[in-house]
Amino acid sequence: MPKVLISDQLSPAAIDVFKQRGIEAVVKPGLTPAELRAIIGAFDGLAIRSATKVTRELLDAATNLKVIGRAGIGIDNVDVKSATARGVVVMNTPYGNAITTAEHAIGLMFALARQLPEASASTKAGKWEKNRFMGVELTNKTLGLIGAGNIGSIVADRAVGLKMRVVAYDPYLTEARATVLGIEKVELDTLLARADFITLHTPLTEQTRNILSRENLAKTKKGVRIVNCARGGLIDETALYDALQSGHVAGAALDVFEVEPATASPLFALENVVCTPHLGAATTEAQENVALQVAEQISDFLLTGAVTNAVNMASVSAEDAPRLKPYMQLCQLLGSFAGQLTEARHGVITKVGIEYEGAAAHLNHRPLSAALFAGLLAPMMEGVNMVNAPVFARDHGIDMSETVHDRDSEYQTLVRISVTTGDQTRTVSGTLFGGAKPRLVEVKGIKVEADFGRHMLYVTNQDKPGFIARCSAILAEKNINIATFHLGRASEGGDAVCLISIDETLPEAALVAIRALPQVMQATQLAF
Ligand SMILES: NC(=O)C1=CN([C@@H]2O[C@H](COP(=O)(O)OP(=O)(O)OC[C@H]3O[C@@H](n4cnc5c(N)ncnc54)[C@H](O)[C@@H]3O)[C@@H](O)[C@H]2O)C=CC1
Ligand SMILES: O=C(O)CCC(=O)C(=O)O
Repeated sequence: MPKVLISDQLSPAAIDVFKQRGIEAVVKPGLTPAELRAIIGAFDGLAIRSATKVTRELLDAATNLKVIGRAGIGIDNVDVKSATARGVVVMNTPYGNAITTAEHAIGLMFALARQLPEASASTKAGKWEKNRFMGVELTNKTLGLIGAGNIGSIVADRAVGLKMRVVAYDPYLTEARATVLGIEKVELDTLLARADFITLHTPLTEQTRNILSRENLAKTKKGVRIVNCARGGLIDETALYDALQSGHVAGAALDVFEVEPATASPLFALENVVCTPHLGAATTEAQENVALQVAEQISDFLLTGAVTNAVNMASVSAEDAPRLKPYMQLCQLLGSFAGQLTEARHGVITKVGIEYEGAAAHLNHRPLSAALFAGLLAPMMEGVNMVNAPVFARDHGIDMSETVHDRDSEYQTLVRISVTTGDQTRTVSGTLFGGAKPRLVEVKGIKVEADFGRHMLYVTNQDKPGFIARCSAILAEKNINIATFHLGRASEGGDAVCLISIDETLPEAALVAIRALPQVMQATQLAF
């Protein structure tokens, strides 16, 4: 039974899902990094929110971990690069808390416009300071949206409903989408110059870090009010403090901070600053949504191989997973076959071409190619799987191309792989016999039909009399039983390939003897 650790405060809805799906869920929020490292090795899955920091050190100890599920959107608390290198899938739940977070941003905008927290504190303190809290209306004001993705779009929709004018800066926002949202796409400088309120809804990346820098804050309209419900680090907090002190910025509402938990900050002393402790996603509805979603996604992956909302791997729907399974097996075996034949003396792999024909052409081929790379690279690298193989391939400068043929195929389905090392290109093709059983159908352009056996001998030879008898004799001498023996040749008396499935590993001496046969050019032992 797969085991999942829930290491942050997650709605109990997640535990119910795991139980129903037959997965053991252990709930241990609030562990120290050392405590987490001590137990993580026992788990196949890890469900987190933002408190757990998934570092390289934690991943080093996570020897069984296959999947990390973030009940939420931001995955900046996960070292995704290290997770990918270790073959661990990282998933998030991109939509479950979007409405809630957008509502928090709108709420903070009202709080700023009417100084609600200060007014509340003053009234509760027995003061009746009716003249102190003069606010501003939102109607007809310009809202500058930095980032118009899931949350930004919802904020835009609500703001349009409030009769605000919305301008948005988002390099990936199309004009067509802006029109649908009823907003105006602008450059950042225009937004800074025009906005009465600015709200941030981008992830924290190298491009967005300090997007409201000292320089950009100086470009804003005097009296602007700023809301940040996305990530600390998007605003230069020191520059913001100065701009608030000078009165250039009239107010700021911050749900997120450069350092969290934020228990001390000069900003806390300012009256025109409203703060919440990263509450953007904190509603019962959102927490139930993300908990259910993350538990379903982790369960699907561990039980069926379905991949949803992964940030480091191609998606495979629950419906597609069983359909893709035999194809992924075929691709992994073809890759493994080619990988085992790629000898170091031929140089490193520089190019891999993958062709899909027949039924395979109509499938989601990204996971198939990932499985193929996992098989191809496994003989050369440790710890390779479908998650990290495409990244390893890219990091090693392997040029990959995929061709999908929309033509009648001789086979119901066909996958062909060409691997180039130095100036040599080797091809190998396979099909699914009966739609389920992987079978080799071509090697180096020579037709040869063979199932993948656990132990195999691959021989290239000259099509001359005597080879079969001598080769069989060597195997018999070592008491090695032959399961299947398949031959193919380019032409009569020309190049030939021979695939022998044997019941156990061939001793090195027998391999040397086969290589010494006059007809033999190459003999390699393969294991699947
Ligand atoms: N305070 C909280 O509790 C919560 C915070 N968040 C945070 O909110 C942020 C936004 O989340 P979503 O809308 O779901 O993400 P999203 O990925 O749907 O949208 C992000 C948008 O930012 C845009 N973007 C990327 N680089 C940009 C740049 N350099 N300049 C301007 N725009 C850029 C993207 O094109 C995209 O449209 C994330 O950082 C997420 O972690 C999300 C949920 C809760
Ligand atoms: O889990 C939380 O409370 C934080 C949510 C968040 O920041 C996110 O989903 O990106």
